[in-house]
Amino acid sequence: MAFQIRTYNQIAPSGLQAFPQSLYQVAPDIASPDGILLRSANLHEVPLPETVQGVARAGAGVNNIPVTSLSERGVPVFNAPGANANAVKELVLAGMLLGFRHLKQALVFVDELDPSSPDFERAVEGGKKRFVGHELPGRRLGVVGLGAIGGQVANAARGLGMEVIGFDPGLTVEHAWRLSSDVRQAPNLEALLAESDVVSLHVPLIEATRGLINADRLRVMKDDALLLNFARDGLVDRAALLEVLGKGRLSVYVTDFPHPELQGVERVLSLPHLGASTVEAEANSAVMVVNNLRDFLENGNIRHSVNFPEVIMPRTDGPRLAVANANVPNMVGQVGTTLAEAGLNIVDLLNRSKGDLAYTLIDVDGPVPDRVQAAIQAIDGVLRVRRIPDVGA
Ligand SMILES: NC(=O)c1ccc[n+]([C@@H]2O[C@H](COP(=O)([O-])OP(=O)(O)OC[C@H]3O[C@@H](n4cnc5c(N)ncnc54)[C@H](O)[C@@H]3O)[C@@H](O)[C@H]2O)c1
Ligand SMILES: O=C(O)CC[C@@H](O)C(=O)O
Repeated sequence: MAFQIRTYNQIAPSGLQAFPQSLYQVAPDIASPDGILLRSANLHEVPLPETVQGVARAGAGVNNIPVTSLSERGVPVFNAPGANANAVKELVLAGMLLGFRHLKQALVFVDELDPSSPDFERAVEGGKKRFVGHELPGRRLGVVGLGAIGGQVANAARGLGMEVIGFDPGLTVEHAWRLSSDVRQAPNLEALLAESDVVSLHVPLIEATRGLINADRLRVMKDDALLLNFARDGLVDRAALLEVLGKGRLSVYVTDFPHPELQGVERVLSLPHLGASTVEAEANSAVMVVNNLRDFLENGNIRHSVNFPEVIMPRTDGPRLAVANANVPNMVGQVGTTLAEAGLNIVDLLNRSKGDLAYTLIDVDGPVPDRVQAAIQAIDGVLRVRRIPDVGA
């Protein structure tokens, strides 16, 4: 068996090396891939061939992937939850310090000093009073979204002596366990914005969060607050932000998402989407998704998919079917009947659902003929049926 993987973006070598050469062909120009591996490339604009079985994002955000249409085709989208969280957390801390210590202006000031001047040292000491900053202890940080990154930012800020409040209506038990018990829960987003000296955004960009920080919400923020956006550009209403900055409010907006309209705007500090750009984060993310994409292609198992449930079943010796279907009654019954009518016995079965989608792994006691696969595919509600190659085939 051989799988073909089409890559977009630069993927960490350790991730690419996790594809055994005997089983995988991996390249950026494969026309009919089984899998797609990418980082920030915009897949919304790319026609995806029917051959695609799985899409893997070596990172956290999946707003660059047409998840809804892939779900309708029965294609799981994988990401790498938490794999780059430390890298982003570190850059958020740097962003806070950039703002509180006026580091960009201070660096520009030094760069512009005349090195041949006999007064060089005096100019340094004389100029520094323009960059007197503030320390972090006692300042209040508001973290919007307390998932993998927000949770680490909150804990690190506590470690630096900041007071931390958070808002996340969808906080998972797993992430809540990892959060410092000193992090106070804000009753709503407006309360967090009104109380915070620094606001840091760590939510995904989805329809519900587009323009989350709008004119009304910017209005309730403190006049000298810092706003940090290391999540996604679309979370902040740019026109409203520019208006507020133009009125002299907000001490600084630090963003990882440069935009032509933000270029040259006073008190805007833009970084070139650097949050996850460390050797460690790139490797962690790539290795995690490659391993999960491989387990899906080779065994049908689904781990860390944003649209499909977690379905992991140890292999038996025989053939395996993987069925993606709408989460409606009697799907497993109809598949089972079709197999029974073909004289095939079920050796093991695991079915799970997530939202509107369900996924079933079925190990059977003999090869599944084409006509049986086609009969299952024809059942109303079935989105995709795959025959997983036998172990060792
Ligand atoms: N700058 C970068 O390079 C970089 C790197 C990694 C991730 N990101 C961005 O950061 C985002 C968060 O990443 P993560 O790994 O922490 O994801 P995550 O899924 O672990 O956490 C996101 C959290 O946001 C919460 N949330 C969703 N909607 C919310 C809302 N309206 N208000 C408050 N909370 C809400 C969720 O409940 C969840 O706990 C990603 O989706 C991505 O867009 C950027
Ligand atoms: O791949 C990158 O460099 C950025 C990834 C980041 O935006 C993410 O959502 O994980």
